[in-house]
This record gives sequence, structure tokens and C-alpha cells, in this order.
Amino acid sequence: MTDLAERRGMETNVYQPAEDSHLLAEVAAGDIDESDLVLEVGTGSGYVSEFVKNETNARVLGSDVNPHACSNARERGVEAVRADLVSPFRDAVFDAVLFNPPYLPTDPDEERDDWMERALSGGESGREVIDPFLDSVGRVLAPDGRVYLLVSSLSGVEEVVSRASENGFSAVALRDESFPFETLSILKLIR
Ligand SMILES: C[S@@+](CC[C@H](N)C(=O)[O-])C[C@H]1O[C@@H](n2cnc3c(N)ncnc32)[C@H](O)[C@@H]1O
Repeated sequence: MTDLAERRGMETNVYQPAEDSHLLAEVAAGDIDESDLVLEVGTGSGYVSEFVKNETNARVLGSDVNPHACSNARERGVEAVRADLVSPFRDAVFDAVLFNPPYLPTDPDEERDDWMERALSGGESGREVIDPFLDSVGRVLAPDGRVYLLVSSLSGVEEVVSRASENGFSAVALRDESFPFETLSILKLIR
């Protein structure tokens, strides 16, 4: 998500796959197997879900708060439902939950009211979507379930790890990749 200004100006309602999407897709696919039931929160275009499904043969559901994203993902063959985080899903069902969240710290005075902003903005701290995700994802995880969460140095990796820990998770970074303005990491969270 390095070319922010450009992305904000894009004439689209749906976040298009970028370096963060590729990183999450590749790392998660390498750690998921056929028997896993997988949820991708914030599926956007459906790219990550489709990639993981094709690479692993696992069943992958996608959810997104943005109805245009759900339509895009369905066009790719992803089973997508409109949802806020994990709210409509049953307890203890998913073996793996993936999320490439909106994480850019954003000045409240500059916050816009459109779908690209919902895809990019993590509010003032950069963690305003990540925190409620960490507080709620444990409910839908199967007993040995795990979370693959993309985090950026821009939104504070230590703070994310600490919030995960308050929710009973330990975190390990499976991959870090540096870009000119940020480092992206994939955290695997387990209980
Ligand atoms: C950075 S984009 C990632 C899209 C896609 N997963 C990818 O990696 O290319 C974040 C996505 O999260 C969605 N989103 C934001 N807030 C959400 C929420 N509360 N519940 C579900 N999805 C949300 C956005 O609509 C957007 O599609």
C-alpha cells in the first residue's frame, strides 16, 4: 500500500490486489491444507481467497463489509457474504482466519466517506479495525484454529501483538517484507 495518494484517487469501489494481498495469499497458502475450513475477512476483490483455494483445495469463505467487494469476489468464484468482521459466523468453526485489514493511520479531518477509505483507513491509530477484529476472532476459531494477519510497521506491530496477547493469542511473524515506507509482516496467531 505504498502509493497511497494514487490509490485514494482510484476510480474503484473495491481494493485491487497489491503487494500486501500477494504476501498474505502466499504465506497463508503455504500453511493451510485441504482439510481446513478457512475464512478470509475483508476479502475485497476475492484474490487472496481464490489463490488460497486454488493452491490448497481448502474450502475458503470470504466476507466483506463492502457489497461491491462481495460481488467482485463472487465473480471470482469465492463464496462471499456481506459482514462486519466475524459477526454472522457460528462459534468455533474455522480452522484458519485470514485478514489484510485497513491499517493506514488517518487524520480524522481527512477521513473520507467512501469504500476505498473503508479499505485503507485504520483510523487515527491505524488499528481501529484491527483491534475489534482481535477482540472477536477467537470466538469463531476451532480449538486449534489460527489467524494469519497482515500488519504494517505504520500501524505498530508491537501494539498489535500486545492486543492479540490480551485476547489469549501468541504471535509469530512468518514473513517480513520491507518497502520504501513500511515493513509488512504476516503474523500467525495461535492460542
Ligand atoms: C486492504 S483491503 C484488502 C482486500 C483484500 N483482502 C486484499 O488483500 O486484496 C481491506 C478490506 O477489508 C474490508 N473491510 C474494512 N472494514 C471491514 C469490516 N469491519 N468487516 C469486514 N470487512 C471490512 C474492506 O472493505 C476491504 O475490502
